[in-house]
Amino acid sequence: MSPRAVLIGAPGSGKSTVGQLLAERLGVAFRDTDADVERTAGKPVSDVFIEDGEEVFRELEADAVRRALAEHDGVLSLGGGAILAEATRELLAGQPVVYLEVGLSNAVQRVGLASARPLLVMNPRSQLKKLMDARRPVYEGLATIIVATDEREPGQIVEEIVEGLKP
Ligand SMILES: Nc1ncnc2c1ncn2[C@@H]1O[C@H](COP(=O)(O)OP(=O)(O)O)[C@@H](O)[C@H]1O
Ligand SMILES: O=C(O)C1=C[C@@H](OP(=O)(O)O)[C@@H](O)[C@H](O)C1
Ligand SMILES: [Mg+2]
Repeated sequence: MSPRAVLIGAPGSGKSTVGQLLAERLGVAFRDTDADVERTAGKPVSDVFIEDGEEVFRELEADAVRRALAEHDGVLSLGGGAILAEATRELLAGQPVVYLEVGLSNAVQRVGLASARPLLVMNPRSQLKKLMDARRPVYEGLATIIVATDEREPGQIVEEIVEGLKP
């Protein structure tokens, strides 16, 4: 069993929002690894970062991705930093990986004050820029489909993904 699509991209690229809509459009189940981590940890992602640290979060996340890739046959949205784990990058090879591209200004607008995103609490704009610059080549290298999201509605993005997934 493997997912119909795995969504990757920076925070604010719309993975969770577009993933949910894409699943509805395809008539399949939706799963988000952040929600899986929260269920396992019994607390919000931000509390895992604060109380246990990023390293513990990344371990829980890598585990959540591994399980979801093995069990889930719908749409799977990853957290923006999931691709930092080498094991995850290896597991993504051969999967239909959709990279949602977003520019800095759109991402900053979308994440807002970002209280739910612990990595962006201090100075969200410069943190996001650093993180996006470092990860962009990784996202690009893993993607089988790349979809631009700036100034576009989630519905339009979903239609482009559906087209891109056609064999
Ligand atoms: N294409 C888009 N246009 C405008 N707002 C969007 C778009 N995609 C997502 N959003 C909004 O941006 C915020 C972050 O989206 P989310 O799906 O949580 O991103 P991610 O999971 O990639 O961090 C949400 O408030 C969502 O409604
Ligand atoms: O980019 C990151 O490192 C993170 C992104 C978040 O998910 P979204 O990309 O869905 O916001 C969440 O997993 C956590 O706050 C860390
Ligand atoms: Mg998300």
